[in-house]
Amino acid sequence: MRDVAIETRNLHVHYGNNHVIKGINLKIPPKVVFALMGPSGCGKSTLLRTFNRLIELNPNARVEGSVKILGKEVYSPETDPVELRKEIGMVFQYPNPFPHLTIFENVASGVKLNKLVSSKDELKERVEWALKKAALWDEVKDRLKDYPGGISGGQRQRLVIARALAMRPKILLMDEPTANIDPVGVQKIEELLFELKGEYTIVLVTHSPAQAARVSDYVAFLYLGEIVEVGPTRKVFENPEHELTEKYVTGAFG
Ligand SMILES: Nc1ncnc2c1ncn2[C@@H]1O[C@H](COP(=O)(O)OP(=O)(O)OP(=O)(O)O)[C@@H](O)[C@H]1O
Repeated sequence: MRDVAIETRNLHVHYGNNHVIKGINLKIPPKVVFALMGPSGCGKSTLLRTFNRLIELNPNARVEGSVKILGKEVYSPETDPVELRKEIGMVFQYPNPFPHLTIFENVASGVKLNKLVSSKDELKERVEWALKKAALWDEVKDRLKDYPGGISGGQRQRLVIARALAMRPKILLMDEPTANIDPVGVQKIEELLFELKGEYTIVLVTHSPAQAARVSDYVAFLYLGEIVEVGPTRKVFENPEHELTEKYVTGAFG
């Protein structure tokens, strides 16, 4: 079962009467960057939020079908969403470190809350490890007691990534993580994805075909709540099977 990290079967999501995910079957292999790309409103964020049950925060959302993560049925009554989310880190479009916590405390917070370490030294090691993994350590190691308001948007986003990595998740869900970041920051995060993918399964939502082409190993093209095409990124970009995919990846619409 380890050749598939995330699997959906006949997955549907409705918001009230609005049917936005329409029978999605997807297999995401482990330890790759898997991009969900498509135009605004096609259902990328909704699909991503079914993976960690964040979708349940919308009282009008209804999920049908199956999602399995690392072999576990996400919507089974036995699955505790809080436990599930410990294995699944999530990064959003707006970098959202806790403004009232220092850089150190931001990375340490989840580790402390979940009692993942047993001493202060271990906590320090874990924070340093996560900041290094997120390629941020060199930039903040002398500022660990500062608040994140003083660092750039790109650095704040890598801080959020460090906070997620400190929990040692197996999966990282990223919803347009570079949408609000300057070009240098975007490049750093894209390089980071490249570094991380050997160890984590990364699902990246992007409305940018160029970004999907640059960073992903596999890509699914969503349109109006359905998967038009899915496969190895090179194949989908260089030799798409569907005319709609070709139009999208060549920028004819978006
Ligand atoms: N909480 C909600 N209640 C009702 N409808 C919603 C809700 N969230 C999203 N939708 C609708 O569901 C559809 C899919 O939205 P979703 O945000 O998943 O798409 P997306 O592809 O991620 O779009 P974007 O790139 O603009 O973020 C859209 O028509 C949207 O208006």
